[in-house]
Amino acid sequence: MKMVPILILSGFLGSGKTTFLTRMLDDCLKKGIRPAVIMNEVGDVNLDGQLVNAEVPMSEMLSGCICCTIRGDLAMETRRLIDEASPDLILVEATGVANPIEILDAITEAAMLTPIEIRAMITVVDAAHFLQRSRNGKGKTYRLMTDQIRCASMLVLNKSDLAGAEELKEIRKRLTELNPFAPIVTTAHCEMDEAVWRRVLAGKDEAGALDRLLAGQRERFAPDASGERRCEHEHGDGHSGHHHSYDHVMVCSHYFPKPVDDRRLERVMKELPAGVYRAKGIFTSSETGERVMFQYAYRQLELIPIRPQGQVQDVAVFIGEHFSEQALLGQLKEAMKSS
Ligand SMILES: Nc1nc2c(ncn2[C@@H]2O[C@H](COP(=O)(O)OP(=O)(O)OP(=O)(O)O)[C@@H](O)[C@H]2O)c(=O)[nH]1
Repeated sequence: MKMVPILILSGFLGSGKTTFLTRMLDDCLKKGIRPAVIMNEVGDVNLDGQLVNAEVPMSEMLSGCICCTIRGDLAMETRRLIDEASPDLILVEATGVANPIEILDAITEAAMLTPIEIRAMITVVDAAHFLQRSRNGKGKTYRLMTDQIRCASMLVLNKSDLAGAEELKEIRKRLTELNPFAPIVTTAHCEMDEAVWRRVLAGKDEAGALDRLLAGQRERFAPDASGERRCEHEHGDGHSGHHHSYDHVMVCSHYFPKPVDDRRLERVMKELPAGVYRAKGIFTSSETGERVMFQYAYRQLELIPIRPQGQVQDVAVFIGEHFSEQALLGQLKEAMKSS
């Protein structure tokens, strides 16, 4: 039976996974390779899917994480993609808050039911954000970031345009301490040489980083003396029950009832509470009547004119921690009142 290779994209929120994905898809299509995509979002809308070439078969897994809450659907979605599109390669974009070990476990479970094999686990790192968190060195978000880095067969050190040469040196050193086996590719907007793309596609991994990950994972899957499969999941504060790696992350959405003034939206974005580290959305500009996608990650805002594929409502999604959802949505509604 032909095994379909799977490439998993991991990395914290806003690090550049979708940017990597769209570049990789373009590269595959140019080379005559037929890719398919599984996109996972913690929120109930998949805006990043709008950036994916309409030719590429895609499965959207929303409102949960494939590593835990909607893990059971992964095998079914993979099977469906293979049956309907017989792709040469499947790219899985995990949510930015997915626990990487559990993604591996989820895909291994799916592999018991579908002819797939993991070719690479690529973690995209936002240079400046990682440096800032690692200098502080604590907190759930930093721990999740380090787990994503440890659990990679390749590291893409992205957003190098937003860090200085000395900072990049410091980051590379920290990355190597966390994961000595994964090669590090430094990029801006995930741009890479042709030779690197070829290596990624071929799953070239001389230091055996993927084998090490899979060996650890086989151990987790091996039944113990009682015949039970060992459970590696984190459990919250001593109580039973699964503790999702994104328990501390909040997601809230706001549907825009009418067109939005671009400048007002920009102002709201500039004044977002510090706890909101990621926001994205689509709106209709009251100035031009055109649809616009916005992407906000760590104080950087990008507005991209877009022609949505299919029916997409005007919506904004905010992701972060320790912010008041009520206050944020109130502020947004107030600012939009006279748009
Ligand atoms: N300055 C800069 N911006 C970048 C770079 N790579 C990506 N971005 C921008 O950062 C934002 C987030 O990028 P995405 O590719 O959507 O990040 P992501 O990891 O898919 O985000 P989530 O899916 O929300 O976790 C977008 O506005 C990108 O255009 C980079 O190298 N430099």
